[in-house]
Amino acid sequence: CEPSQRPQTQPHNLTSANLTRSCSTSTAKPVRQKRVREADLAKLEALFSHALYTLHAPSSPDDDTLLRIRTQETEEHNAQQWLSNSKEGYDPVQWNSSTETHPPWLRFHLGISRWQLYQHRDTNLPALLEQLSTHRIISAVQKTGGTQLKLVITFSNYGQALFKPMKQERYEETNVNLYYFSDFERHNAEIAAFHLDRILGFRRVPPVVGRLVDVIKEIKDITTDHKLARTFFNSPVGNSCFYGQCSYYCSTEHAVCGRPRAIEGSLAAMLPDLSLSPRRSWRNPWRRSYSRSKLALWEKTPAYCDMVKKTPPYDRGTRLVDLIDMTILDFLQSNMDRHHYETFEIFGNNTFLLHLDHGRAFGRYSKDEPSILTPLVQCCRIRRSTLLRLRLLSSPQYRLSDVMRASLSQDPLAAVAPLLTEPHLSALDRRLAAVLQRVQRCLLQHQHHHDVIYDDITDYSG
Ligand SMILES: Nc1ncnc2c1ncn2[C@@H]1O[C@H](COP(=O)(O)OP(=O)(O)OP(=O)(O)O)[C@@H](O)[C@H]1O
Ligand SMILES: [Mn+2]
Repeated sequence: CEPSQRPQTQPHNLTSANLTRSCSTSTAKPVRQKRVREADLAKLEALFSHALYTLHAPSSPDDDTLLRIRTQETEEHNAQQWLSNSKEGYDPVQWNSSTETHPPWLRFHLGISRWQLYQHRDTNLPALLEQLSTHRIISAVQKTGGTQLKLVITFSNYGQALFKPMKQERYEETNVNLYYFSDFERHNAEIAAFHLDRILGFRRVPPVVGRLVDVIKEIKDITTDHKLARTFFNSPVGNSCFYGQCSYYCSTEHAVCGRPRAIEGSLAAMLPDLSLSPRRSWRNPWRRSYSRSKLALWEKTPAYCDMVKKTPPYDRGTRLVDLIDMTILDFLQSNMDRHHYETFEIFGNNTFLLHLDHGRAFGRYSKDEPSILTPLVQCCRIRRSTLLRLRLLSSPQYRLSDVMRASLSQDPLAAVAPLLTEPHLSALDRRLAAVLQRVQRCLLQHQHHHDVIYDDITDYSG
């Protein structure tokens, strides 16, 4: 029985797993798929029950959170303010200072701490994802800044999300002649990055979920953004399209279109407003030159890390190993577009790095990009907790591709087609092996293990 050829009509439904299954009978197929899914889900569950995910959470004092609820005296005044500000389309506000009354997006904001955006097995997470993927949308406007089209969506319970529409089919690989800085953004990469970051145990990507959005009812009819409103049109086959205004790919030729009105997109939970929680943006010391001809200093200087290590804030605390964590996340998903990263200002230098903007990840599966690993190669430094989790994920028992497949199958858009095709999932395993090999080389090059491994879990003896 030979695998069938990829049909032209629905290529995104064809993963290699589906190809091998295409010979089975129509009744056997769903049963087998269900079993595969159940086995992968069991692996994911086992992974998240492992001590490496439950033991080492950095202990923070109770008040080491980004935001705090106001004291009793101001509460009354506050409630009045909420009521008087409520607008048409919004649900009446029914929450007070008690956490139980808070909508999921507010619980998410209140749960952000110095070291992570949400907790492992956070019970609010499923509720937040559910809200993002189903709640009534009352407004959609363009987010200014940035290079490509994206919208800020507002829900009737005052929650907000950053929406990136689908621009590329899942099976497509980025054209090799495109520079990374002009690559299209991919909604499924934003979703997959959230799942990968959580599986790696970082919890530094704001929760992201997929959703089918009605271009007319949920964007065109309700937008107050006049510049956006002017860009809607019907395509020759009658699909509803729009293109917005931005510095890259915002033209009729690059419009995003529904089928005929439903468009896939990623919705990322919005972080607290900058007026409440200012963020600091840091230039990545290993940022690319963003020029077609110039090399960056790190590309020409093998001892570049020695310089970085002496420069604040990389000279103390966990900043360097946090940057290495981000490097590993980026290498696994082949994201070259990490020019800056952000932190919450209130936490100073002693805090986690926000992992934002993964629209250009998962562009190619047939090729790895070794240069993304340069910080690890040049610094030979890694958190012990990260290394141990990577080793776990390289074992067949918890194989990264299997737990990613399971995790992504929980996204609503998995019902349309798998969020990552099988070649992308295999690439994750291949790249993970490359990271571990690189760490082994570092260990051989250094006399003491502690020169390479930063032990952030001294009480863990596994
Ligand atoms: N979940 C979020 N909540 C709030 N703000 C966000 C969130 N995600 C991203 N942002 C902010 O929005 C800005 C633009 O988002 P993003 O980087 O994803 O888009 P972009 O078009 O790729 O931008 P750029 O071209 O500047 O890289 C980011 O610099 C970040 O500060
Ligand atoms: Mn970007």
